[in-house]
Amino acid sequence: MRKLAEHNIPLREASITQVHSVLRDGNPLIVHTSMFANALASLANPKQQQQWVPLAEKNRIIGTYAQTEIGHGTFVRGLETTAIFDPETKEFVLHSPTITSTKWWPGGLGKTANAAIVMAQLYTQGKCYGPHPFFVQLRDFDTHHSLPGVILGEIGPRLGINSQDNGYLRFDHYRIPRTNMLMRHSQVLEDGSYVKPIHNKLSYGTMVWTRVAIVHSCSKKLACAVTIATRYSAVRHQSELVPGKPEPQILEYQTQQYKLLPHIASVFAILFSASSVLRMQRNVAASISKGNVELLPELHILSCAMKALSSQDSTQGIETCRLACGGHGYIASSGLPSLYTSTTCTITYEGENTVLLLQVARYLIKSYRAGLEGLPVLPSVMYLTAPSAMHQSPPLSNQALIEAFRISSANLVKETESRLCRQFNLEQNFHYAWNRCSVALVHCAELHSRYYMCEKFLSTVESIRASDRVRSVLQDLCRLYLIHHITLNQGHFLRSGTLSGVDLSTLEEEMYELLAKLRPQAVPLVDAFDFRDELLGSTLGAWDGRVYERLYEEAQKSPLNKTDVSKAYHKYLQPLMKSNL
Ligand SMILES: CC/C=C\C/C=C\C/C=C\C/C=C\CCC(=O)SCCNC(=O)CCNC(=O)[C@H](O)C(C)(C)COP(=O)(O)OP(=O)(O)OC[C@H]1O[C@@H](n2cnc3c(N)ncnc32)[C@H](O)[C@@H]1OP(=O)(O)O
Ligand SMILES: Cc1cc2nc3c(=O)[nH]c(=O)nc-3n(C[C@H](O)[C@H](O)[C@H](O)COP(=O)(O)OP(=O)(O)OC[C@H]3O[C@@H](n4cnc5c(N)ncnc54)[C@H](O)[C@@H]3O)c2cc1C
Repeated sequence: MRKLAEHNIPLREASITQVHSVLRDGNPLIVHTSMFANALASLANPKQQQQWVPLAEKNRIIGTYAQTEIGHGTFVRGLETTAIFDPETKEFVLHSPTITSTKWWPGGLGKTANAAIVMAQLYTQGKCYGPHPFFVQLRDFDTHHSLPGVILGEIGPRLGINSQDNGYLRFDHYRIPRTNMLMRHSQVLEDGSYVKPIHNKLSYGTMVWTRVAIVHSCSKKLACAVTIATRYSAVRHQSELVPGKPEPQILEYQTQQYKLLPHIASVFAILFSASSVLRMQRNVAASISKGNVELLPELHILSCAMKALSSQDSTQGIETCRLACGGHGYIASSGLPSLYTSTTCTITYEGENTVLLLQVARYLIKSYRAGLEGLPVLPSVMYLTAPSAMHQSPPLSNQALIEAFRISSANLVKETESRLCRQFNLEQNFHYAWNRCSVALVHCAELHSRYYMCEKFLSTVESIRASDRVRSVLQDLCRLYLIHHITLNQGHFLRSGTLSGVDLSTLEEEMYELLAKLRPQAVPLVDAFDFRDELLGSTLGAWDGRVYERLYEEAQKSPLNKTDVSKAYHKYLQPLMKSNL
């Protein structure tokens, strides 16, 4: 927090710095600096901001974002916590009517936070208006005791991020002033009348913002993992590549290059996509403040798509890096286990990936249908019904590969839409038909998202300002990324007729060439990510390559090494050894 203050970084931008990576097993303040700060910035009106933001900036108020309940995380409309307006006292009464309405999971809620943005079903004048955000004080600002009517606790150990106190929260008819409803977009007036927002999903804005932040942080996490695994692969010598010759660096093995280089490329693909979505988010935020919500659906869909793809890619990439380090990748001091556990949760939180991909698919199908009818569609999906441009680029050029992605994605959407129509004719119910097609729909969303990421990678590399040598390395990496994802999705390209079996073999050959060509660049590329050793926190990945010394030194810190004979020997082992069992 001192560093943020020193560098004048506003609270809500902390999550896109590396500040949170300093704590390896999660951070009790992350939701405060990200979601809570952003909710105040985007959902509170200016008067409310004046009241709470300075206190949050000074960490007098430490907040969390309390939306998920035991019974509902994905289906936000299904939340059960109620906020009923009492016109007599001009207060909202917050209540948790059932066990399933217990707020469950919010980061920092258990012990750290003294306030929260609580999402609750808003009732006024006898009518429910759906989930709305409220600023709620949970603990006394001086003693930190939970306030009467507020029941708080921590939910227990998790797969990872155990330095973060994920919590639970119940309300027992807990009263807050009317003015604690975050009123930037919708309001409840003193007489209880409801003023609706210009778009009914504006109250979901904090989730959209966080999804964008997650994309950025996924590229950082993956960058840490590839740095560790690549440096280690340059230090580690194992086996014989040529019988009788010295053991080579394991990075010489083609299989090792195949494990690492596509994920190094992926760091750039995710980072460039994150920058593009971030730019869009800033534009949309500026438009919203002028009352224009036209681009909000596009931002929602793009943030869902990129959050889903980047969390999946970075998690898989980190696991591959761990495996690429053999046994030493399994030791905590390698840094890889905690990178994995603190990244795999991004697949689930802020919208479970399948659910987000189905949001993307819904948009693709709607846009495809609108395009067929000649209705206007937003820029990112115009290609679904635009004429093919395959013939315009030299065969197997980067542009041709992007076109192949585009046409294959459009083709898959077209096929799936036909399947949806057939299923609808059988079921006579759109929702059942949708469910029966949902695996295919997720594939549509994945291919569309991959197309977007590939396109962003290529267009950024083509326009980047860099020396010829640096540009050339980035071009090779980008080419590797495109080919790698084409080989992983060959079926789609064959089905759409955009690439033949011969094309795929040619591309595969080129991929193997690229692995060899990029091998000498592997270490410089990860060095260029420029992580300090303290931040990487890895015995395998430190800059000086003293892997074995560091492993040995770290082992000395094990509590079991404080004494030669452990207490357990006297208590359990010795009796067992003498028992003749
Ligand atoms: C490595 C990590 C380190 C650091 C990361 C950095 C920062 C992160 C810091 C902290 C994060 C820590 C923890 C995470 C915290 C959380 O998890 S908070 C809880 C998050 N919860 C969710 O994400 C819930 C997911 N569910 C939803 O968002 C919604 O329920 C839904 C979108 C799935 C569905 O909503 P519904 O209201 O039911 O809508 P619908 O009927 O499906 O759709 C109706 C139309 O509305 C459009 N729409 C939906 N959402 C939005 C939106 N946000 N904006 C704009 N439009 C939206 C939808 O597209 C539909 O449009 P149509 O035109 O088709 O009608
Ligand atoms: C580490 C961590 C931190 C978190 N921090 C916070 C926080 O700070 N604040 C907060 O409010 N919440 C937080 N959460 C909660 C998180 O946002 C939810 O867990 C997440 O949104 C998923 O919802 P769920 O748990 O209800 O999963 P579920 O929706 O129950 O998912 C279970 C399965 O059902 C499937 N499924 C559900 N709906 C559909 C559908 N419509 N179509 C197809 N399949 C479906 C999913 O794909 C999944 O396979 C956190 C969670 C974790 C793990």
